Amino acid sequence: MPPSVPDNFPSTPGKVKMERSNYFGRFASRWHSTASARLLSCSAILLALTLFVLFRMSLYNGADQYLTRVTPIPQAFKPDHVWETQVRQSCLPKKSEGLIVLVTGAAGFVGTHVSLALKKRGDGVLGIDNFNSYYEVSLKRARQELLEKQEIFIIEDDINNKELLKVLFDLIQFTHLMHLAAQAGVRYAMQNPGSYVHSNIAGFVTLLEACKDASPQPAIVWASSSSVYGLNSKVPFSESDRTDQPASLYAATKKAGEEIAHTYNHIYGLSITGLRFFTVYGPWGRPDMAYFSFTRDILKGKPISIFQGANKQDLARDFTYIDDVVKGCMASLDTAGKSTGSGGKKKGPAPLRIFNLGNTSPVTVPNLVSILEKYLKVKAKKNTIKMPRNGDVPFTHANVSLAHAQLGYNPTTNLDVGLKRFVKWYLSYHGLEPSLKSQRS
Ligand SMILES: O=C(O)[C@H]1O[C@H](OP(=O)(O)OP(=O)(O)OC[C@H]2O[C@@H](n3ccc(=O)[nH]c3=O)[C@H](O)[C@@H]2O)[C@H](O)[C@@H](O)[C@H]1O
Repeated sequence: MPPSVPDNFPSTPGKVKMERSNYFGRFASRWHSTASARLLSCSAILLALTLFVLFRMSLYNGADQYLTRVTPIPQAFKPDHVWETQVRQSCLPKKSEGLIVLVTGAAGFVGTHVSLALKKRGDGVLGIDNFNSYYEVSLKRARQELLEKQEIFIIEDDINNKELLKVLFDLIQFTHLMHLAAQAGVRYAMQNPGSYVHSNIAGFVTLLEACKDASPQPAIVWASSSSVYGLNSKVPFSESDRTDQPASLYAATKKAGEEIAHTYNHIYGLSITGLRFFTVYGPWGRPDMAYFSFTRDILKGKPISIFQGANKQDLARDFTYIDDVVKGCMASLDTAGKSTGSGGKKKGPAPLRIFNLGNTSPVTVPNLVSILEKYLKVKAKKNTIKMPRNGDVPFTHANVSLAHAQLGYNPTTNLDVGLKRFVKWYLSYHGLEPSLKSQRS
């Protein structure tokens, strides 16, 4: 049988394999001359095919495990009348000139607080959240209840669901997108890298695609992270400092988000503001964060691990109270400036901004623990251990002069005051101090 590909067809440009091919042909024809050799060849082909199929299956299962462990796969989307009514009502501003904001990650920590603040001042707010199981879903449900009481509807879906976003952006002319949905956590990135790519990169691009196609395009404010400063040792961290040395995959995906934002601003005229949050804490916070998990373990009498850096140096964070961050988010929305494009076409340059939202006064982790002990009235069982090599950085410290000048940002809550409010909420939320049950913070 003539070969389907000429013998001298190069496998890569500039390489001709004629000699090897002829040699192989002669060798093969000798093998095929006996019946036993034919049987052997068939078995070898079968074995190779089986191994190939098994290999592909293992690859598929591997990727699937990363995507489904915390992140439900988006389903096809079919709106109905009830859904449309809920969406429209939630988006209706209660004041003239009110914003219409789509908040992603609305059942998350910062998302809940920002949604409530927007609604309180009369803006229209619609949430979207996939309620993944990275931490207790019951806490996300409790936050959702808070929002529902204020007539804020949360669509339960994934930001990667293009069909849903298309329907939504056709239905509502959002003035702003407040994008807070993310796979958070610095250390978890080593266990589940795929979920960071899925939420922080693929999810962000899916949203930006929906925004750039919208007419008119909304302005976008989104959560970057102090972690982009990585191994930067110049303090305090300014927006113009280098951010090309991420210490974790989480940080790398946030940094990628900043570059992706630049692209969409440049090509499509989207107004985009990135906010570098510095270890945000407070009532309704995230149970995976140290202040929260320390509180839980101290109350249970369980030991806590306090990490130390090189030369037994205490680690420090510029812990930032939630109410200060919310003010920074609101000011960013109010000053965002318009996107200039529509339907995927840029009409002119649009704002591209990045701001630090920190507290400007770092506190060491042992000091954080002392404050918790004071308000919990319980002594912690402390194990001081060397910082694991899992993406942590030794300290963070924000310079917020840019946010102060352009947003009027001025953090006013120190860690002592903020943790006092957190502990009060924590005890109330867990029914440990019944008299406080009705209070929110
Ligand atoms: O600003 C951000 O961009 C990030 O802030 C937050 O990350 P981090 O600053 O690392 O906060 P967090 O985990 O509370 O650890 C606090 C300190 O406790 C130390 N730490 C932690 C755990 C432990 O068991 N022991 C310990 O000493 C630990 O070494 C650290 O020194 C968000 O989680 C992240 O999503 C992102 O938003």
